[in-house]
Amino acid sequence: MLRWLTAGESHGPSLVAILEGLPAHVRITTADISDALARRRLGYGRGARMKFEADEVTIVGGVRHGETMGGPVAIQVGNTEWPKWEKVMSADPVDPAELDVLARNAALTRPRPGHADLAGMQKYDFDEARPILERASARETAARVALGRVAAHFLFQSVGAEIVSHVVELGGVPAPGGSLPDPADVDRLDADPVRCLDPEASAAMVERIDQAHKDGDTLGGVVEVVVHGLPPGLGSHVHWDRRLDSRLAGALMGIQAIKGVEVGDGFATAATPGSLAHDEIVPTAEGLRRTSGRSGGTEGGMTTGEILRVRAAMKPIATVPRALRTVDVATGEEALAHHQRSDVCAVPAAGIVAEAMVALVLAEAVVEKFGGDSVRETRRNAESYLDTLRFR
Ligand SMILES: Cc1cc2nc3c(=O)[nH]c(=O)nc-3n(C[C@H](O)[C@H](O)[C@H](O)COP(=O)(O)O)c2cc1C
Ligand SMILES: C=C(O[C@@H]1CC(C(=O)O)=C[C@@H](OP(=O)(O)O)[C@H]1O)C(=O)O
Repeated sequence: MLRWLTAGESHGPSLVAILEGLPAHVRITTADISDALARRRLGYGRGARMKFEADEVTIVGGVRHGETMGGPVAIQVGNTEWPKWEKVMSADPVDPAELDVLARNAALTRPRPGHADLAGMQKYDFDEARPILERASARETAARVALGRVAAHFLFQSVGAEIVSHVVELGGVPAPGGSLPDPADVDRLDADPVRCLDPEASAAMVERIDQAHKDGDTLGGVVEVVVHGLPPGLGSHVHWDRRLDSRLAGALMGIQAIKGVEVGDGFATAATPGSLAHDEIVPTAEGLRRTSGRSGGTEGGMTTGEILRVRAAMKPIATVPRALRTVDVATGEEALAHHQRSDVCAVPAAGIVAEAMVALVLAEAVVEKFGGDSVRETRRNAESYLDTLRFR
């Protein structure tokens, strides 16, 4: 069983993350994790915070000399902004006189439509949004991306699977369909301002972000995660909560602002006759293969051994500069939602977070299917399974 948890607030001293259940000998270093976090900061349209804040990674447990030891892997991601927030976010009580003079401690009583503010204040009995937005914030995704990199290393080192994501739509601008990225495209994608494969679509997306910025507006979009090299048979058809597609959908929907998930051609297949909706099976020199990838690489809640392909739709950022109508809960009067700063668009970053979530789900499925207390054992078990497959 693979278990993982994150803790920490957006403006707290650090985020912490723990991953338990990985075999020993997964090769991973602080630099690998820092690299994953740097990729999450990329993307045209993100706010000022991405520029002046840095992610300070410390592996505090589970890894020795660049390899996991089999125990929980614990990672700390320090917020370099912490000194500015030390009083506002202090874990211990602070003299109210010291807080009253701090502008950044002003009570946030005008909840933002589209964010967690109002429902969170109601549920957790707070008069203002600070204690809610601190944990609802997608700052937390830095911790998931840190764990996702460890999971991705395990996937590659055990079964040879590799994950890549790209932006397929942004602010209503689609990328042309038909081409899927492979691992060799990662550097090119990371160098693109919106992580889109098509240069023309990328330029149009950047223009769309500039326009939204001018208009005081925000944007959403769609990311696609593609996984190469998975064996068939991860997940299971036997129970709903063991289905891999259900687990992937839950994990992707668990990312802040993701409002829709599609596996393969998902929604389009609903309007397609069966004769054109499925992936026919043919014998080839490499074994049984599919003539197309419409299913997105799962059937019956299991991987088919073909390319896995899932999409996640992100709604526009909730902190709209041309602020939306709300109510000041301190007075009951109509008001405009609070707005200090925010991203215009974080779709490229959401793709990196989606890669991490997919990596964690797949790592769990690999541990489940092949077990092993060392990567070598997991790999041996996977190879032996592949060798003995009756229908390849
Ligand atoms: C990478 C990333 C960055 C985000 N940046 C912002 C932001 O700057 N401002 C904002 O209001 N929402 C931002 N969001 C979205 C909010 O975190 C999200 O809307 C909020 O937590 C409410 O959750 P829900 O949208 O799932 O209902 C971001 C989301 C992601 C994935
Ligand atoms: C800090 C990150 O993203 C933040 C996610 C976020 C939100 O509401 O989700 C709001 C913004 O924070 P702030 O309101 O402090 O500017 C983003 O910068 C990050 O991704 O590391």
